[in-house]
Amino acid sequence: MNSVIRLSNVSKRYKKFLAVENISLEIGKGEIYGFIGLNGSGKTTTIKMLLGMVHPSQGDCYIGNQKVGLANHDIWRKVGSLVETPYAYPELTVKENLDVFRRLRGVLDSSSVHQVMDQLKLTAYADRKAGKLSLGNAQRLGIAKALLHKPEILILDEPSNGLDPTGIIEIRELFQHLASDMGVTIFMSSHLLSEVAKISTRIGVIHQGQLIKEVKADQFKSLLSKRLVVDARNREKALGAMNRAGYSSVFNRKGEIETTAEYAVQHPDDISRYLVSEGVPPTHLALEEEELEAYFLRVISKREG
Ligand SMILES: Nc1ncnc2c1ncn2[C@@H]1O[C@H](COP(=O)(O)OP(=O)(O)OP(=O)(O)O)[C@@H](O)[C@H]1O
Repeated sequence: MNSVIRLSNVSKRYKKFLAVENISLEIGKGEIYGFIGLNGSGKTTTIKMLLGMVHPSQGDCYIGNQKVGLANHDIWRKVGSLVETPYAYPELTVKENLDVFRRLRGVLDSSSVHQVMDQLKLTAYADRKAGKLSLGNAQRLGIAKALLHKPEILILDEPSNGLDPTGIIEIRELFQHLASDMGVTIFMSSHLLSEVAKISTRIGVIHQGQLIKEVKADQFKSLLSKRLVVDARNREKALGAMNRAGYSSVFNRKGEIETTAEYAVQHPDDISRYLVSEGVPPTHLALEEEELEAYFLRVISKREG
């Protein structure tokens, strides 16, 4: 892979505590890489190392072919970033904040401020002081700052923090447009797997400082376990019939009958016919897919088990 972002055996130790342990990953042009992990798993530390804000105890980070470090300052021209709560001058308006940032970034075209306010739906708040913004709009301002100089690479720590459901969808569509239509490479962290799964081309799971799994978008579906959920007027009898036939079943929290038996999952029609023949016709029969969050917890607990 001709990588745009690369981490090579990167670790970070804070005194005796190993916050990030030997992470290696590569991200190609136009990819959206979702970096997912529980609170305290090492996401922010990894992102800070990638952005040169924290020095790795071991290993190196690369943007393009250039090593992240004090010597290679020009790499930041092509990178937009958002880390933790975005900082803005509270007494300046949204427009003024973006204009200060535009000058700092050396962007000559002053219309870029209006463009980015439009992209982030901030135009209505252009004259509002940044200190008076809602959490969601402060986050939009942070993302606007990251996008202002039209970077080829976006490195974002929890970009959907504070956004309402509409905001999450808008930002998701914006990132998808940037990646698919403009070839922007995006590395974004989140603790919400379901959110990241909707947008990422690849997901990396970080747990206790280690990258424990990487999954491509087209593999997500096949990794999720499936179960057949059956209900009947006589639940006890239906459960007995299922187990007698070798489809190991249990009652779920709603009192329905649930099985992950492979044949049952693959042939629900046969199960329906079988239950009818046993005198317990199903009143409900559905194939359900594991929630992504549950999958995530399963991956983690397998590691710990
Ligand atoms: N400067 C520091 N000194 C000591 N320990 C630190 C420091 N920064 C982070 N840590 C610890 O390193 C671990 C990883 O923290 P990090 O902020 O990278 O996690 P995270 O996955 O981003 O979590 P969150 O989702 O809560 O932001 C945590 O246990 C944290 O307490």
